[in-house]
Amino acid sequence: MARLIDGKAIAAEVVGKVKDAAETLKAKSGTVPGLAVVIVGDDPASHTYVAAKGRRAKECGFHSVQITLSAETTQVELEKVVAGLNEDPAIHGVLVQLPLPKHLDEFPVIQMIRPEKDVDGLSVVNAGKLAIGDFRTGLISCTPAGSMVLVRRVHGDDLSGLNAVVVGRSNLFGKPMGQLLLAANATVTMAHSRTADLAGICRKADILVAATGRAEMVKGDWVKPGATVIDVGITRVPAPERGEGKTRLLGDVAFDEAEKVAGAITPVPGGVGPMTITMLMANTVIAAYRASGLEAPSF
Ligand SMILES: Nc1nc(=O)c2c([nH]1)NC[C@@H]1CN(c3ccc(C(=O)N[C@@H](CCC(=O)O)C(=O)O)cc3)C=[N+]21
Repeated sequence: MARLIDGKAIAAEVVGKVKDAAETLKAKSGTVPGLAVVIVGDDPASHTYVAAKGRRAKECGFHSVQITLSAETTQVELEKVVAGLNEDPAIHGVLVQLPLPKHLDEFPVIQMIRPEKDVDGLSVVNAGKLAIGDFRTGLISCTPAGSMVLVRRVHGDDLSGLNAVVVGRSNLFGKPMGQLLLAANATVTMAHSRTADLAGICRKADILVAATGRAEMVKGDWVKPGATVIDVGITRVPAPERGEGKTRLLGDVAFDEAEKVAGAITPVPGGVGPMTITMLMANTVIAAYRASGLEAPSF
């Protein structure tokens, strides 16, 4: 049976380090890291995630601001809010919760966040810095950064000689994840929905990262015996066996099959998810160090 990679426990450790770093920063420069999360509309799942981000930020000793805008907010109004946060010296990190309501255009909103405050790492500037390996001034998207922390717990910092396969090629996750694995010396294959013999490609992976967006798509016999499996998927499905109206979360990996083959595997929930929020806190403290002219710690 595979070893479980306990994302919740590892996230708690990293949160401890972020909290310490925030205290050190305050002692050195008087700066308290500030995180602003902007949420538009009333999608309940988004509100749950944003509330969790706010709680974590307070736990880390941050100044935490949530800006809730109505579902009818216009593009111009939203951009004004982001422009204000760009200018606010108490705010070091700005996150606009995605997806936005359909009448709003995400791209210009994300791109107008000052790259130094783009704690989601989604701007073209930060994507480019990652691509050229500028870890000193760039900010890295939270889910891939958190997934790499989990990979490093299993394999250490140097992935030389290991084959990594990332299934999924989104700007949000797959592409930056591939870049991070490559920077750590893995041999990286980016697979996706149009890949021929996806199962065969996955079976070559020493590190298999699933971000397909399709629940339980990666089967047990796609996994190389002993491989490390990182499951980035979260799909909420009805779970009547738990009672009326109850739901549960599924990953992109068929967990029960894969855990019999893998060497180490992340569960869903309790794997990558908790790391995502944690790396948002890490990026915020990093941004605050840089804004104070201090060298930022790494997590
Ligand atoms: N600008 C932006 N940045 C984001 O990082 C972003 C976003 N928009 N929109 C939505 C997605 C989703 N996301 C998650 C964060 C934590 C968990 C998480 O902690 N999950 C728990 C379970 C939570 C539950 O039970 O629902 C777990 O996997 O153990 C999940 C999903 C961040 N996102």
